[in-house]
Amino acid sequence: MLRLAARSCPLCEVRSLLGQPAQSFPPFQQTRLYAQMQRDRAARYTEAEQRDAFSHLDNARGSRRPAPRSRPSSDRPRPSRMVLSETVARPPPARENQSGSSFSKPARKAQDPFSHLNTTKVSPFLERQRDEKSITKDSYPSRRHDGDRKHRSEPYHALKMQRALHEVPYGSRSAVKRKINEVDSFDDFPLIESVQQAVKDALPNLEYRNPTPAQAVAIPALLGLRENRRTRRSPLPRSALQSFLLAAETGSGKTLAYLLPTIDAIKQEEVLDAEETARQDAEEAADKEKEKREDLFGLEPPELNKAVDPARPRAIVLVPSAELVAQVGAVAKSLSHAVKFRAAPISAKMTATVIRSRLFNENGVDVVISTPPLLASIAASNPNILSRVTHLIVDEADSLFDRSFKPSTTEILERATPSLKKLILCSATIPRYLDKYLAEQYPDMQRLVTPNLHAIPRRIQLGVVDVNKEPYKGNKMLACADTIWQIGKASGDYDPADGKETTPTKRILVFVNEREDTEAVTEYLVKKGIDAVAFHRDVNLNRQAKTLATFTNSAPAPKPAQTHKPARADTSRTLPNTKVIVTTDLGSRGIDTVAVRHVILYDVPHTTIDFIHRLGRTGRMGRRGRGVVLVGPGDRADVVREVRDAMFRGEALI
Ligand SMILES: Nc1ncnc2c1ncn2[C@@H]1O[C@H](COP(=O)(O)OP(=O)(O)OP(=O)(O)O)[C@@H](O)[C@H]1O
Repeated sequence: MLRLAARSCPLCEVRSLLGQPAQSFPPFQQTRLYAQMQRDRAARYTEAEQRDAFSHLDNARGSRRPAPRSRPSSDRPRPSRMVLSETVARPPPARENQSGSSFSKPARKAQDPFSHLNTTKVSPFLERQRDEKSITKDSYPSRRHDGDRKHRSEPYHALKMQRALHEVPYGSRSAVKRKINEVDSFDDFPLIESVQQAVKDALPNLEYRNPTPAQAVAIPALLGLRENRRTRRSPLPRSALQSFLLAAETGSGKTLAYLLPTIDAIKQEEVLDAEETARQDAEEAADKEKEKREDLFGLEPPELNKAVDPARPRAIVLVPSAELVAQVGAVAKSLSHAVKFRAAPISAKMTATVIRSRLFNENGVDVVISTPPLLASIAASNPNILSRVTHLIVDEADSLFDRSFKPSTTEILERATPSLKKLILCSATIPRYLDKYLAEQYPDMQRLVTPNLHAIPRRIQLGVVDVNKEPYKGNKMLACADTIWQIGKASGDYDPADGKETTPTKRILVFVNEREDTEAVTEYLVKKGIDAVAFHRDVNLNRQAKTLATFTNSAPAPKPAQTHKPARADTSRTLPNTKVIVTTDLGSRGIDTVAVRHVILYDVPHTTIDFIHRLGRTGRMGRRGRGVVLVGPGDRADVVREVRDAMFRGEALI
């Protein structure tokens, strides 16, 4: 006990070591002894500190040791200098040279901690580590990884470091712009009559029905038109596989851009197939007649079952979530009123009976819309299902070729390849890993890229709330609630017809980085009198669909009691006419939240890709929108500043 007590105070420790009673040194001696004590302690600590600071490097090299937990800044070792010293001063030690599986500590202690100061080149190890990080995680690397001085003179320093988004040269952007300007209306496309009619059905109550840039670029190419749009389509050899990458900004109508030419092709194929079947039937009938004439006493052969295997679609649309299955399914359904075709949207949220009845419909199915894992598992037991597919569309391609979806996506692709004619990949963001992968796998892929790719439209404004300042003092939840109250209380639009302000329901999306935070933030907002709901994978399916429905159409929102439990506010003040969804990336991918005017980025997104998709939930199809990012302690304010600058200038976030 005595020793413990002595160790807790450096002065007592010194006194006990010297056998002196307490308070027996004059104050100036106490100070000198204490300083000496501190120096000794610092020398002892440095060794331990070095070991600790290096421990996460072991982790980066594949050791099973967990990464160190973050500590309060006061007792945090200075890891960045130590990390750089270790990795920059010499190449990473070859593991096979070490005796055990873990890193050899004596060798590390022998290193001069300041040797990195004379180094001007990034070690291959650090380069590799940075590349791996951008490929697998696509997150902003920390500042210490920026060994390349060249970047510092460039305007978007923080964004350049990320190196995730593929760059599109401005020269080719201008060329595409010229092409887009040549297309004035959907009538310019040689789509069949019924598909032209379907466009009008799919876009009702819209005065503006001209093709969007994404559609102007994609539809002619997918129809097989040559450069000159006036020429009729030139038929390609029926067996050749053509691949396309449609890269266009969020909310630019990519769904119709790929659905219209696909349905057009299906209908054309149908006509060709009908002609072929009629020819075969006629030939068979003639053969039968001939056999009958030759063999008068022969038995009638059994009637062949000509019923077509119903589950053999011609087109497959792959999307990353059940919500998107429903959304694309709804667009396909709206098109199918004028053009007769059958679409089967299937997702793991449906019962097996529903999936079976949709897929194995006795009248056949033309387009299947699904997530890759579900379709891959169905195809594993029914390989025939992909035997007639001519069009395979991979929407949100960067997600579907990312690690989690890639195995099932490529499995479907391989199974469908024998009959495949067109492979169409769509995305609003093209990370470098995808670009590289596609360049290797599909060197002839036709790239249909809109001029504003990777740029957040100027009609979306981005505001920044500094959470560190008064009155929030680092309290992000408070800042979030306050921002929502300010948006909610702001006056509505002036309606000249009514001669007064309109009070439409305001829909706000709040994005957090971690799923666990959705519930905590929602709970806090509800306590502050805000009608908020959490939206994540574990939420009840019915509630999920209802919640989302109020954000994806601009019709008046139902009363709160109809959509979810009434808010349990611990304040008598409640915010009227304002609905809030707190969500993660689940709500950011492809969901057509046309009714959303405000997006709050509760956390600074990990990547520019997330920035684009999250802010892309507002300001859709020419509408105006507003984003607010809450910058709290430890958040990358430099990234936010550069995103804001890029948005202001209308430049791509690369
Ligand atoms: N030519 C058009 N004119 C007017 N509105 C259109 C046109 N084409 C599509 N839209 C509408 O634009 C909205 C966005 O379309 P869509 O969901 O296809 O965008 P997207 O490019 O796929 O977006 P994201 O990248 O976020 O998935 C939809 O509500 C759709 O009805």
